[in-house]
Amino acid sequence: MGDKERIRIFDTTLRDGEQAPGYSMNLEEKLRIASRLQALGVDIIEAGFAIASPGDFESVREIARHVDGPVVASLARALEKDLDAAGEAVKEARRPRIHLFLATSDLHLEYKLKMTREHALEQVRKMVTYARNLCDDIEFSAEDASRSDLDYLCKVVETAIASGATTINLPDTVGYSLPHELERMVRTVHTSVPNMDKAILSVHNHNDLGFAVANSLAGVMGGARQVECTLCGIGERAGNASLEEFVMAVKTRGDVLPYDTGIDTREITKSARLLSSITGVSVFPSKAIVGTNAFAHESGIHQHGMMANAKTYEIMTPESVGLKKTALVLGKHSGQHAFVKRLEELGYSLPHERIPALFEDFKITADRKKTITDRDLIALVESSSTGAAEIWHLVDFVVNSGNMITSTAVVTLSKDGKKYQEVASGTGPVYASLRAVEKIIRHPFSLEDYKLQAVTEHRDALGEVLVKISDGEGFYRGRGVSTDVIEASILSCLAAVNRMLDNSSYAAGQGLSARAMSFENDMLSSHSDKAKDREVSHG
Ligand SMILES: CC(=O)SCCNC(=O)CCNC(=O)[C@H](O)C(C)(C)COP(=O)(O)OP(=O)(O)OC[C@H]1O[C@@H](n2cnc3c(N)ncnc32)[C@H](O)[C@@H]1OP(=O)(O)O
Ligand SMILES: CC(C)C(=O)C(=O)O
Ligand SMILES: [Mg+2]
Repeated sequence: MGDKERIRIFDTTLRDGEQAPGYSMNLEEKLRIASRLQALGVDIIEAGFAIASPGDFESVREIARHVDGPVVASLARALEKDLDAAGEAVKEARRPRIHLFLATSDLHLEYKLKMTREHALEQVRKMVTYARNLCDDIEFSAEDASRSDLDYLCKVVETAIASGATTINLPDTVGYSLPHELERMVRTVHTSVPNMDKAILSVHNHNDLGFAVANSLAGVMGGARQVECTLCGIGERAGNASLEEFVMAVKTRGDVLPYDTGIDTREITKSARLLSSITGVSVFPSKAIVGTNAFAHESGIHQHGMMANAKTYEIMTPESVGLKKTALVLGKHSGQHAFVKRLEELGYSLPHERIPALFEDFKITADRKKTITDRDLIALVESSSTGAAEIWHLVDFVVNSGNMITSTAVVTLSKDGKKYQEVASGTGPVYASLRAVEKIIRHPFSLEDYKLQAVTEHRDALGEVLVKISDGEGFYRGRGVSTDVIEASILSCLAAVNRMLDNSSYAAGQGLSARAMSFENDMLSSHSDKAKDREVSHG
């Protein structure tokens, strides 16, 4: 860190950030954010715009009283009443700052301020002098600097410094600059304003074209040593430069950016989460550094690479931003390496030969569900581990059901590579499906118990069906899991049926035709009281 130049971080989450619709915060919330910013290690907290409202004045004053470490600033127009309010609000801060601004572009001067260039220059001289009599630390911002005449801008900066400004900020107020243009503006001011050595140069970039962070880096290369930014990049319109992106860019690319920001980057995630919980605005999942996907990998190829060496797909460690670990999220793009690893983490070391079938089930489930949770995985493993021989397999099924018709099910099962299909009807789709199963296997059984429950949350939850069947000799349990409850029902029934057939050695040589013969008896409703319970425990 020794030979690295220090970049001051000026956080304006509580001022420019709050100017974005939907981000208003009350006093207590602002105090919580301010103390987070202090923990993060920012150099300056812009706490608000004191003249804007009594609430804003109060917030700036309370933050000034509470914050210990960072400078506390209030924004002010180049007007005495604004400067008085700002000076009053920050006066109890251990390190107070007044931040005044006046636009310098002809567009703003002519249409908004209705001032000539000369008039504005005089106003800068007067108001900076006035402010300096209220506070020793004065920042002057030339609003819309990036669209201002460069010679005029230099004159304004020189005047502001001569009048007592200690920081000069050159905002790209409407996010119009390209990085090379912004660097040129900053470099020109830095090298051609004669008294520039008496002030720190700062940049404040908006994100209208998505360049806010790139422009901030460009500003630093041009000579800026203060960067204005906000948590998660919130702010007017498309927002400001995001603090976490700028800071992590400097840290991660230290090989070519010889700077240090003084930010404790391990506090970043906590800070972004606090902002989100206070404002109720969630962070976009793909948001750099703090989005939920920023350190998550779903694709098999990436997961495999990550398992070999995290540097293959991560340029920063999750720990460096305060996250515990990278998330290897299982989904339809995942591969067997990550799948097996996750199962092992969940305590399953399965025999090698069981993996392909299980992985196939996982992929089918993943096609239906957005994400696969640990509970989904456990359900898949548990439902597949019958312990019994797998005699009958489900190939496909179709049900036709409604409250005005008798439900009908067409079920296709396979056994020893051959397919068998049957049609059955019943009072509901589950009943019809199980009857079709019974017709195919040609081994009567009664349904003794049926339980359906959701294993996981959300609309695409896995449904779990537990059944108990009897063939008059014993009871057999089965478990089936699927996002489709009919499928879960058939699977659970087959698990029980396979146990039943395994137990009765039925599998040996029952010559079924390609299309199974239909059953006449409704064995699903039959029941044997005397049946001996020979349940097979699953799992
Ligand atoms: C680029 C930026 O982010 S600048 C900061 C933007 N933030 C905000 O505006 C949020 C807080 N603002 C407010 O609460 C209000 O706008 C107030 C209290 C500051 C002013 O309210 P009002 O007096 O009702 O004025 P209003 O907002 O309608 O218009 C702005 C006035 O300030 C003047 N003005 C704008 N910038 C400046 C400046 N830097 N210095 C002096 N006067 C300025 C405008 O010319 C206009 O003056 P006018 O009333 O004489 O025509
Ligand atoms: C008040 C100034 C610094 C500002 O927010 C801008 O120009 O974007
Ligand atoms: Mg701004």
